[in-house]
Amino acid sequence: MRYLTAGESHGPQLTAIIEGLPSNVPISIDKINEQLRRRQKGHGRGRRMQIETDQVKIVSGVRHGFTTGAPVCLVVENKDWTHWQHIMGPEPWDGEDEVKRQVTRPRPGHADLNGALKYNQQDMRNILERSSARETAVRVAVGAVARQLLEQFEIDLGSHVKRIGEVEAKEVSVPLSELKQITEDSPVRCLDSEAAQKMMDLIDKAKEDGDSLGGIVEVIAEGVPIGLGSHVQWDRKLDGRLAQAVMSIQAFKGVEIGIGFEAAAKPGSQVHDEIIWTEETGFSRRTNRAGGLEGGMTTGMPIVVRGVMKPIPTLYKPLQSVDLQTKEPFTASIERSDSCAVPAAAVVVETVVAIELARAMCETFHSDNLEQMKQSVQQYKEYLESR
Ligand SMILES: Cc1cc2nc3c(=O)[nH]c(=O)nc-3n(C[C@H](O)[C@H](O)[C@H](O)COP(=O)(O)O)c2cc1C
Ligand SMILES: C=C(O[C@@H]1CC(C(=O)O)=C[C@@H](OP(=O)(O)O)[C@H]1O)C(=O)O
Repeated sequence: MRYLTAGESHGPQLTAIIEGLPSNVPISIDKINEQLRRRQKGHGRGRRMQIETDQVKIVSGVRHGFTTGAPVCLVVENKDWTHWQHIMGPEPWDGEDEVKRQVTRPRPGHADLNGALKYNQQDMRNILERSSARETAVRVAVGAVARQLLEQFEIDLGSHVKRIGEVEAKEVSVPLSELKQITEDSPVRCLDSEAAQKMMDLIDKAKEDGDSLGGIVEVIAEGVPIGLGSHVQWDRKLDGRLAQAVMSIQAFKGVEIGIGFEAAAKPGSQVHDEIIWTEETGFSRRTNRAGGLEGGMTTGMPIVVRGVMKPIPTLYKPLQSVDLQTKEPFTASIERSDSCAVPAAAVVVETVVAIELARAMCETFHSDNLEQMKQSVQQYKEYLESR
């Protein structure tokens, strides 16, 4: 299973094509729209989210509610397009004020300058439109399809925000169903209600100051069988693939699996998970510091992945920059912007983890059609029970 996305932030639509999904997977459009709605929420989002009400259109690969095995094409329209048609259309420019409308002041921390130099662009709009995290809307639609495949195998995911700026949530351990309930009710997707209030206050303060904030999100996936991924080749290691997937999200600068960076400061006896075996559960672990992955393969324990998001680059109190054309120092251009998108990004991290797990499931088991995939998973589970 693989996918690609296309589309600009202020173009007519975002598009994704998913190829390699088994046939006969039930697909609910409502379930996709529910994930799109989740991604739009969160304290700290800018005015763009008031314009958009993201809804998916499935234009191929699903018929009468089931995948057919053909590529699935998903579309999410940009409502904001109506305000940008003239600027973003594919027709040759007919305005006299072309130069005035060009974006020439690169924002530190965004893709503007590197993209303009690499692609030989005078107008950085040709870079910022595609580098924008608007792309994550259609990625979340892809993830919502992947989740519906995972659901068939009782694999479930949830996420929570662990940090925004200097405010860190205290460690709370709750079952996945409860975690999902609490985070859906929290405007910052945080399990610790005291910290959540502090996070919101901090976001309001940053916004007032024309500044921005980043943070840390954690994703947990349960029900994943032992042995997805492989130790035999670098690009088949599932921990590596998950790290790449998380780092591919706009503004993500770090990834941890399990206890992650904490492991560097501890002796092995306090890091590795002791192996146990019982008649009912088979092979298992006493702890899950490895976050469900060893040797590039799943251990059968919950997958725990954390991602670090840097603060949003567009600042209402902009940093200094240099004009691309005149080379004069300026403060960077101000595009309408979020001040903190960590709660929304938590849904995107869930998404990319779901996609990687669905891909690994399709690679490990027969995946032409759902019926054979289920048989293949069942046989594997019976084999594991016999070990
Ligand atoms: C959900 C989400 C929303 C974002 N919103 C904004 C935004 O409003 N303004 C902005 O400058 N960057 C925003 N970003 C981050 C930029 O897209 C990102 O920093 C930029 O593409 C440069 O890529 P890099 O930070 O990965 O190097 C957002 C990221 C995510 C995940
Ligand atoms: C549109 C989304 O996020 C956008 C991501 C983004 C960026 O530079 O990454 C810049 C902003 O775009 P705009 O300038 O249109 O307000 C955000 O709103 C979205 O998440 O759907």
